[in-house]
Parts: sequence; C-alpha cells; structure tokens
Amino acid sequence: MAVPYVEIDLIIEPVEPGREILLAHLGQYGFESFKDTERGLLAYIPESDLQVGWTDTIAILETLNFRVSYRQKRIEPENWNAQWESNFEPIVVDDLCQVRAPFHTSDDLPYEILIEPKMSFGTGHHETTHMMLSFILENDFDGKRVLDMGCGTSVLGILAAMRGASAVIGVDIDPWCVENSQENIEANQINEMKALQGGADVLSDLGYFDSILANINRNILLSDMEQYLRVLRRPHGQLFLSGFYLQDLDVLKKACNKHDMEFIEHKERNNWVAAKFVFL
Ligand SMILES: C[S@@+](CC[C@H](N)C(=O)[O-])C[C@H]1O[C@@H](n2cnc3c(N)ncnc32)[C@H](O)[C@@H]1O
Repeated sequence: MAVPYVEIDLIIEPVEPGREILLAHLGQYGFESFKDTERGLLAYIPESDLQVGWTDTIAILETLNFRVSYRQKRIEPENWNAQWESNFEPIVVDDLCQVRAPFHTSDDLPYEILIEPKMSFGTGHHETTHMMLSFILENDFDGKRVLDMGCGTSVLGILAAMRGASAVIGVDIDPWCVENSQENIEANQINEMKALQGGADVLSDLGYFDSILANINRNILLSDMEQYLRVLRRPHGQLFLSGFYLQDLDVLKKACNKHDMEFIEHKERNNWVAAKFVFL
C-alpha cells in the first residue's frame, strides 16, 4: 500500500553547516529521507506525518543567522519509486557490508544486502542506519532471536540474519514498509526473517528476544521502552537504539538504567547516536 509523500525543497544560506543542522532538526519531525542539492536539501515525509510545527526548524536556523526558504510539493505514490531509485547509491559499512540495489554492481564484500529502492527508510545512507549496521557487524548474533523494531526496509534484520541470527522478526507501523521488507527478505533469500505490521502493542504476542534493534526516534523509544524490555531476555539481552541526537543520549540512558539495563557504548555520526545496552 503506497502513500503520498511531501517533498520539501529547502534552500539554505550558507549551505554548510546549515544543511547538517537542518537535517538533524527535520529528523525529529519525522522526515524520513533526504537528498543533498547544490543549494540545500530535499526532505521527504509521508503526507499524513507532516506536522505544521516542522517550520519551527526554519525559525531555529534563522535565529542562528542562516537564510532559509522552501517549496513544498506532494508526490503521488506512483511517482515515488522513480524518485527514490534515482537517489539510491550503494553504500559500504566498515569495509565488510555493501548495501545496494539489484541494478548496482557488487563489491564482493563478506556481506551484501540487496534493497529494492522503494520509499522505506533503511538504505544505510542515513547515519543512524549506518551505525546500527556497524553494531551488528561488531556483535555476536549467532543463534540469537532478534527483533528489528521499526524495520523500514528490514536492512538491519537482514544483516542480523546474515550474521547468524536463528530468527528475526521485523515490525513496522507503516504497512508499506512491511511490504517492502517482505520483498527485501525474499531478494536476500533470508528464510529466518518475517515482517509484521504494528507498533509496540504487538510485541507481547511475539515471545522473547535475545537482541532488539530499534532505530526510530527519541520520543517513540522513550514511550515504548517498557514494552520492548518486557520481551527482551534477562539477563544478557542486548538492546541497540538509534534515531536520536547526542544531546538525548542521557535521557535514553536514564530510561534504560531505570529498567536494569547497563549502558555499554555509543557511536556518533554528525550528531546522531547509536547506543548499546545490556540487561544485567
Ligand atoms: C528511522 S526508520 C529506521 C528504518 C530501519 N530500521 C533503519 O535502521 O534504517 C524508522 C522506522 O520506524 C517506523 N516506525 C515509526 N514509528 C513506529 C512505531 N511506533 N512502531 C514501530 N515502527 C515505527 C517507521 O515507519 C520507519 O520505517
């Protein structure tokens, strides 16, 4: 099921570092994908998720002496794929994993993930996906039962399965992401993974997990944390979180500590953070 998107074409002066600051703020308002332009940034969000308040990000930039202007247009679902496809370049994580579309050439790395270039978030281009993939490459997933919460394209779950996970369940609130996930799971011949539509409320029916991957955003992570941790195995269950900024790391650490989770380490890219926690 495809949904209409909104494209915001932003012009920023000076472009750097304005683009980076704007990108970080727009992520907080649910913008899912971005493309650099010569004079700024294209930002995309499902039409139903667009909040009037997103323009506050422009006001913030203006108080920092940037000049920002924008144009907004609706993208019909049938036009989205072509748009996304033209933006999609392969990426490499830690010289070990390539994420690419079927039409790109292979780098013959140990892990290769094929992603059908549709509109779901999770091609590895975003800092948060990149850092989560890096965590999956560094950690042991052998024989683990894994939850990929907010799975998007299922790129994280697919890598976890390639790293030896015995079963992976992807969950996403957006039915379109679930459809795209199924395609990607099949294209990568991952028999151990399936994707379901829903939010944290579906978790109680899914059994226990050894590892949870959740790259969503600060507010959803905080509000749904308790439900995630109810299905994470104690002790030693691993929780990998991303989708938030460095300034929010402390509040997420506090929320995890409250539930007997120990903070292990974090990664940073352009002010975005991914963090690892383990149940005591
Ligand atoms: C930042 S993307 C991450 C996608 C992919 N896991 C990755 O790492 O690239 C967040 C995803 O979470 C989904 N999402 C948003 N709110 C959610 C919720 N409350 N429960 C489950 N999924 C949610 C969105 O539809 C989106 O696909």
